[in-house]
Amino acid sequence: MDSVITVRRLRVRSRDTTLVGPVSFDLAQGSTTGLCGPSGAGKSTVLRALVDLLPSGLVRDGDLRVLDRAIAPGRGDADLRARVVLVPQTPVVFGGSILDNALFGLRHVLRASREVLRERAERALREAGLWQEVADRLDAPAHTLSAGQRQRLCLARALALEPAALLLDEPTSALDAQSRDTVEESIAALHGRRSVLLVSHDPAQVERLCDTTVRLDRPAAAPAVAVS
Ligand SMILES: Nc1ncnc2c1ncn2[C@@H]1O[C@H](COP(=O)(O)OP(=O)(O)OP(=O)(O)O)[C@@H](O)[C@H]1O
Repeated sequence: MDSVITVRRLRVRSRDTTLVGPVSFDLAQGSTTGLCGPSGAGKSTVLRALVDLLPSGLVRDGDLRVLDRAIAPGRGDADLRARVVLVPQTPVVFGGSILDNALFGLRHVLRASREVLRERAERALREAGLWQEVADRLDAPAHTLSAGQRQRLCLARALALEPAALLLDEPTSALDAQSRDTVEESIAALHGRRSVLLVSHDPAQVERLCDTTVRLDRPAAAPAVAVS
């Protein structure tokens, strides 16, 4: 299976301290890959490194390739961010309508008519499993949505970009069990069609959703390898 993201001996450092890694893994096309490990092992930092959005003061080394293109660190690579999209742990919903929120991001990379943009939004909302619930109120303020719907709206916003890879950082950790189930259903439906790297603390969730797991340990421990 082709690799969408290839990571080799990736480390993130702050001055002389290694905070994360080294870690090596592949995100295969169509795979849902779990990124697991203890608190502080660096799961969120790895996701940020993959979109070249590390906090200032942190640097990465090692090799990162996206669709077989080498990504140099710290270049603020806009093309990379349209291809590899990070959905943060806490849903970020902007002022404005549900439709505006779904299109935020896409509007910056695609100059197209309202009709084309709306079609892309509808497709993304369907893919995120939210369409049925919002089709008749796309112009309603996005803040009227529930927490689980907001998370799926963020998923739709990312999917509207038609990314090569989707990075999900603990997408259900802030949700109740019912909302978690609906978000999980949406993620499960992406399997085989999208390439997803999923950070999760929950081994049962990884078992339910992922076909492969990468374990990340704190830097003093052995390098991480794909285990299944
Ligand atoms: N901006 C920063 N400056 C310095 N150190 C940082 C910064 N951000 C994160 N770290 C450190 O990097 C390490 C990895 O943090 P990270 O949040 O990525 O871990 P995590 O595995 O996602 O943890 P959790 O499961 O608790 O969310 C930690 O030691 C953390 O203290």
